[in-house]
Amino acid sequence: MELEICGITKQYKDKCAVDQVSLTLTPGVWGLLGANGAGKTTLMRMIAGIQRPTSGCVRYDGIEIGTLKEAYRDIFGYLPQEFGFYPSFSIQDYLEYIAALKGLTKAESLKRIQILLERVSLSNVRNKKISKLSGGMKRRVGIAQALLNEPEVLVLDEPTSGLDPGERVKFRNLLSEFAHDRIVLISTHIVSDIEYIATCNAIMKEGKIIATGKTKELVQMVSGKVWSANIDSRELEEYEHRIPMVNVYNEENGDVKVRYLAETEVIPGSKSEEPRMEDLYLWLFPESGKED
Ligand SMILES: Nc1ncnc2c1ncn2[C@@H]1O[C@H](COP(=O)(O)OP(=O)(O)OP(=O)(O)O)[C@@H](O)[C@H]1O
Repeated sequence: MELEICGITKQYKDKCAVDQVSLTLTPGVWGLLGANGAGKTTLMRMIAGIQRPTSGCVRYDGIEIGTLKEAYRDIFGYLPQEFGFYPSFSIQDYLEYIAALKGLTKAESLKRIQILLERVSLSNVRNKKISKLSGGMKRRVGIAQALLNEPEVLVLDEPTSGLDPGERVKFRNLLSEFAHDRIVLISTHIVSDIEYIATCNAIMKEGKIIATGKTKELVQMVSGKVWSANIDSRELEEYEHRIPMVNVYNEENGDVKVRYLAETEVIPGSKSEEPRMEDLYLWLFPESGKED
């Protein structure tokens, strides 16, 4: 099983949103990490076959997805970033409707909906109207609909936005199990969503994939550049102007413990730290989190 993205480009007038991306996805969880505007959604929409590339193509097991037509729809699951619900439908009715569109029989769909609603903790509210659900609940309905046909390829565009920490953990576990012998691609800028479950990551910046690899391999890019130190709270502002801070923690004694990025030690007495994905993200996207 292989999803091959072959030199794909999407040009919007003068903006090249995706620039000659090539990537071969094999079974497992793939994290697609990038700052806002990196091109993740555009790339995913082309993988979903919703948007045509300006050039390049996507192949599933060697066959172009455009040629596969319905056969691709049958093995594909997608959760878009902006999800169109039918607000007057109940959760149950909505999932039955989507299951019918995906070609499941009534018996199959009822069985599958039961399992999925339990997995996303919505079985008790299955008869609630979608218009009455919270953002996190709607997101969980979206995740359930993407999994209805047990897709071989599952593409989730920022699936955890709006989920609380407990829901995020559940979601990660659900995906880890599901990804066994399936291809799951998750776009996010929330590093913790994929740090521990991604078999492989692809990092996207300005329309290009700038790095791919396992979390352990990728974080080596910032090996020796991650430091921690204790400073006086009065020094914080000055250091924040000089160096990118990954974490700032107020100690009980009034000191501040900081984790920062730098080629060499900046704060005297700093300790070198094991790099994590969040460090790499901030190293590659120093502008993220800053106001426009
Ligand atoms: N229909 C469009 N017409 C013109 N430009 C577009 C269009 N859609 C996206 N873009 C631009 O293409 C670039 C990539 O957008 P895209 O939504 O794919 O990025 P993203 O990584 O998904 O961002 P985010 O994390 O904010 O969703 C952005 O600069 C965006 O403004």
